[in-house]
Amino acid sequence: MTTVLITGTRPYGEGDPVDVLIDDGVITRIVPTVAGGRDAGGPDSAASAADEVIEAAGTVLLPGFVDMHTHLREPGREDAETVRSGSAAAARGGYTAVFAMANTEPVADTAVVTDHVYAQGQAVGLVDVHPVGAVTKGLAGAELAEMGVMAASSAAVRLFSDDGHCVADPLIMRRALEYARGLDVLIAQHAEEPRLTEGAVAHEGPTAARLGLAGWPRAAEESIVIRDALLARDAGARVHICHASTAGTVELIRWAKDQGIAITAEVTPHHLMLDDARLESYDGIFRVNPPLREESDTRALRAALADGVVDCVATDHAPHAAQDKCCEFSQARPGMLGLETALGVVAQTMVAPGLIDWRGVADVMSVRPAQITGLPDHGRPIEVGETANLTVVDPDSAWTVRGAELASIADNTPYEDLTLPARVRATLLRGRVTCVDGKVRAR
Ligand SMILES: NC(=O)N[C@@H](CC(=O)O)C(=O)O
Ligand SMILES: [Zn+2]
Ligand SMILES: [Zn+2]
Repeated sequence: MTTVLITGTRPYGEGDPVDVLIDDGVITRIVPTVAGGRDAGGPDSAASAADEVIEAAGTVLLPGFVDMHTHLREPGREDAETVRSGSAAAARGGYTAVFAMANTEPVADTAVVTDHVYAQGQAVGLVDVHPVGAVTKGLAGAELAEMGVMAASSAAVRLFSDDGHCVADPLIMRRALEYARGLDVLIAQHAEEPRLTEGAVAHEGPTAARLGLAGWPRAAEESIVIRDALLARDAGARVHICHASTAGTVELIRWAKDQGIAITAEVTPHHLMLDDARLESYDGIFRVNPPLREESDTRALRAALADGVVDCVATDHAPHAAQDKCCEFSQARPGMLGLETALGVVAQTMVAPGLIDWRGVADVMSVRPAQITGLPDHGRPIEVGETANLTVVDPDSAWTVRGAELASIADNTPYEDLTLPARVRATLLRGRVTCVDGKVRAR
């Protein structure tokens, strides 16, 4: 049994500073911070009982972040990331739960693989690693994977996705949605009509035309978004759209929600901040699927996240080894790191311009993703009696991103040398401090 005391923090950045006492993984006391320091609290002071004190004046206390979309690369590409290194990145980024995508080698299309990833995550103990199961065998899009077996396994898989690939065949997608409804699990779609993206490496628009890069039209995404909304409607199923990247996708999701269709969507930090002007350098670091779009799309995505049409932020953390990124643009593997920079990017793109406040950050990075994925102990209110899955954020601590200093094995961050306005001070998983001031505490 350990007790941790966080002093001088403001839950959601609201009200007067409080001291939060955590005992055996549960929030047991929230009391106003006494001016002049905790010693002024007298013999009854919570500090006198705490095993560890995190001095957190000036910070914002949020529920631990939940990432619906992470690539941990284990098994198969441990030269880019492992469950251990990715868990460290997650803890440093303020995450208490991540969903590890199924496009590993071998693919997570059986309970053997999903249970392995789950057990590794538990053994590391820095963040709850929930394996995502594949929708189709080998991500090949032809035959459904044994979703029911994975759902009933010890990892209790509740999110299924062929991410990296689209479930392109409408009949397979329809069956998958019907099956998912019966199992009460969620399908997350990587919306990309493959016939429209053959050879595509960049957003189809003036920049790609000028640079001579093969274009990926917005319609490749949007046509699948609306198709899957209609399939979900008819199946009475839920569907989740991965990495929404266009203004048109926002309008289609808005329409579908207005119809009462059970559709949800995520946006990545990089699609909120970056546009295809970055491609001028031909630096493979900026290659990602779906591609960086235009400034008008980033603006629409920010507005949609603020008004709730897009439900949440998901990192699509996609580590790649140096040799897979430092090469000709069209040969570079798509994907970027995201776990450690997500909070800073959201602070810059959403909080700084006043689109959302810190409660809004809690909603889009914790509460909504926990609801969508059905995690009972995450994204909970900061109240006495609740499980202490918490992130302490320093809202005024600018830092400069250096890929080499991140916990991931790979260093493919698109934010190299960029200064972000906010950072994570500490992360607590069920009351255990998993990271403080960037130092990860392995069990
Ligand atoms: N986003 C990417 O560009 N890449 C992802 C796959 C994916 O999310 O589609 C990856 O696994 O590297
Ligand atoms: Zn994807
Ligand atoms: Zn992905």
